[in-house]
Amino acid sequence: MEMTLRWYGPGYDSVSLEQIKQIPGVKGVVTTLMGKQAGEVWTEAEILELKKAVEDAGLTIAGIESVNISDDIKIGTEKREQHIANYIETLENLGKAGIHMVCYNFMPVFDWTRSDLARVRPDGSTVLAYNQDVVDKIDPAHMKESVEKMSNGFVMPGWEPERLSRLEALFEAYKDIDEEKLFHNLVYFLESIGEVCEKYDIRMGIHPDDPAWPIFGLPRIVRNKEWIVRLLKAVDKPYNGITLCTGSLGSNPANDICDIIKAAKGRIPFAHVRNLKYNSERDFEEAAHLSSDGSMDMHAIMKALYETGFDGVIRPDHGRMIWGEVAMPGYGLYDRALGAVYLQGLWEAIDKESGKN
Ligand SMILES: O=C(O)[C@@H](O)[C@@H](O)[C@H](O)[C@H](O)CO
Ligand SMILES: [Fe+2]
Repeated sequence: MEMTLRWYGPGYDSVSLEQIKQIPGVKGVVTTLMGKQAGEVWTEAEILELKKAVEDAGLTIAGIESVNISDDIKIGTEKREQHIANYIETLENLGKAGIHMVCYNFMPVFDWTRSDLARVRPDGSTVLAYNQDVVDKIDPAHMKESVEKMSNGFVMPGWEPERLSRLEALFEAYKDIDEEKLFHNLVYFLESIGEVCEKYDIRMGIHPDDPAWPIFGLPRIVRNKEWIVRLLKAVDKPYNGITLCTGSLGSNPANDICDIIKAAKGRIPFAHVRNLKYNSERDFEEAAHLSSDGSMDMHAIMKALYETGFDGVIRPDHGRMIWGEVAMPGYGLYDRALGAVYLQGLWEAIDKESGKN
C-alpha cells in the first residue's frame, strides 16, 4: 500500500507539501486541478505543471482525487458526448504524465453532505457531523448561503460556488433520473472510457456516496455491497474499481465494510480510511482515526485490506480540527497526520504478525 495525503493544490490548501513530506511514511499526494469545472479538458501542460510542483517538493502524485464527472454525463443530456470526449482526453493526458489512478464520484448535484462542519467533541476538537433531522429541514435552494457560512471561507469539494448557484436548474434536470437511469449512465460512461484506461493502465476508483443513502430526493447508488458488486460486474474489467471509503460506506451501520472489501477484492485502487461515531440512527459525527474514539474497528478494516492483497493508494480521510489549526473542514494537517501514522502502525503490526515478512 502507498500512504498518501490529499492535497488540494497550489493556492487552495492551508497545508504545504513541505509539511506533508515530514509525515512519516507519506511519500505521495492525491491531488487535483481545483479550478477546473467538471466537463473541461485538463491539458498536458496543466498536468505537468502540477506534477512539477509536487515533485519539486520531493513527493509524487499517487493519483488524482478527483476528475469530476459533469451532471450532463450523470443525467445523459445532449452535452454528454462532448464531456465524455473531454474526459477521455484528460485521462490520456494523465496517462502520458504517468498517473495511473483516478478517483471520481457519481453523486447527483452534491458531493458529500454534512449538517455541521464544526461540531465540538468532548475533547474540544471539532468535526464534521450529520444529523438527518437538520438535513430534512434544509431547503436545497438555500444551501448556498448555509454552506458559505459554515466553511471558514474555504471552497469545499463538490460545493463550489459555481455549482451551488445553479441548484434550482440542476434539481429540475434530475427530475426524471431514478436509480436505474443513473446506473445506466454510469455504465455508459465507464464503457466509453475503457479504451483509454486500458491503453494507459489507469485504474478508476468510484467514490461511494456520502452519506450512503439518497438525500434531497436525488438518487444515490454507490452505497452498499449490492450496488458495488453490480457495478463491478456490469463493467467487469480491472480498470473499473472503487475507492473504498470507510467513512462514507460506514455512514450506514448496516454496511459491513470488511465484507465489502472482500467482495471488491482486486478492484480497490484507492482507500480512504477513517472512523465515525454513531450517536443514533439519525446522527453521526466524525472521530479520530483510532478505533476507540469512534464506532468502527480500524484494525479489522486494515486487516481485511491486507488479507485481500490490497496494493493501492491509501489515505487518512477527514481529520478533526485540533491544536487550534485553521483549515478547510476535515482537511487540516495535524489530525490527518496522526491518522496516517496510526494506519501505518496497524499495517506494520498486521504485516509482521502475518509471518510473511
Ligand atoms: O469526503 C471527502 O472529502 C472526499 O472523500 C470526497 O469529496 C471525494 O473526494 C469525492 O467524492 C470523490 O470524487
Ligand atoms: Fe472518502
